Amino acid sequence: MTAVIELDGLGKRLGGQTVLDSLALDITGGIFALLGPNGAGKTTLVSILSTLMRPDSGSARILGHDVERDAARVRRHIGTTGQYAAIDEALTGRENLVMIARLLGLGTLDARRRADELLASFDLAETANRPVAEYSGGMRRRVDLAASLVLTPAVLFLDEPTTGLDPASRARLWDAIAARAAEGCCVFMTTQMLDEAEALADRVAILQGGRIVADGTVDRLISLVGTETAVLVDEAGEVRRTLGATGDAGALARQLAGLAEEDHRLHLELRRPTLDDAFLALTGQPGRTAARRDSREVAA
Ligand SMILES: Nc1ncnc2c1ncn2[C@@H]1O[C@H](COP(=O)(O)OP(=O)(O)OP(=O)(O)O)[C@@H](O)[C@H]1O
Repeated sequence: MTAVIELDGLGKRLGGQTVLDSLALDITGGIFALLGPNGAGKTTLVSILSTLMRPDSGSARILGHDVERDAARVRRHIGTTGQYAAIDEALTGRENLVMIARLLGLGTLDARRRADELLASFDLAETANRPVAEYSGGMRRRVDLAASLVLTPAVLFLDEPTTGLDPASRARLWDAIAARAAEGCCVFMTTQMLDEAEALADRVAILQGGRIVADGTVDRLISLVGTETAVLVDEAGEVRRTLGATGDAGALARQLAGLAEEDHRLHLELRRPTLDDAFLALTGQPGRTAARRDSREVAA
């Protein structure tokens, strides 16, 4: 399959330090999430891929077009937030989106229809007729995100798209991103939120110290740090016995058969390592999540 995004030995130094160290990557489609701690180089990579910054070494291609030599062609295929720095504060949210849609070639009626759809999906319908100058920071951010989705580009770059959004707006944006991907748009997003990567991404890579330290599906990354463990927990969810890895059914059966009578009231839980565990193991730093995932539970 032809790569939509291809990195080959891509390097970048900033402020005397190596920020991106000879990165190689092929992305063929779907939603790709780049995870990494603060300062890992995520924004730098997105800036290079969206032609806002030049690499120092190596190359990057979008749909076969080199981001340095064919920057104009690359720009025709990509969407990115912040690209409409021209959002006019004096115009209303609706007027801005209609204007951008018209600039992108939509007819008047289609532009209005698209603006209204986006205003509704970003919960801006009620404030659509107020000037952007009166919007809060979160509302401006949502207008900017809506602007990046006026057309569905072949490749959409989203740099920490949900930072600063409330949970409802965040959920709406997740839906909007998934909808674009379902239409065939390749989404390259950065995030520090592990649950965001887990909810959305077909593939996740962890960037640290300028290098990709892990790359694959969420399940693959989790499998790098171990398998499910069976534990017995009490009513309060406290682990009272650790039975061992679920891969050894015989050993588990023997342990269950040997349980003391009073332990029969405990619950058997299968504890799967989470993406948090994988992130911690791979980067040495705890990841951030907005919500924690549940382990599967059955009664003992
Ligand atoms: N213009 C610049 N001059 C010097 N150093 C820079 C510049 N821009 C970024 N850096 C440094 O490069 C490194 C990577 O920054 P970058 O913004 O790409 O990281 P990030 O992974 O996006 O971080 P965050 O999650 O905090 O946004 C950081 O150490 C940062 O201080």
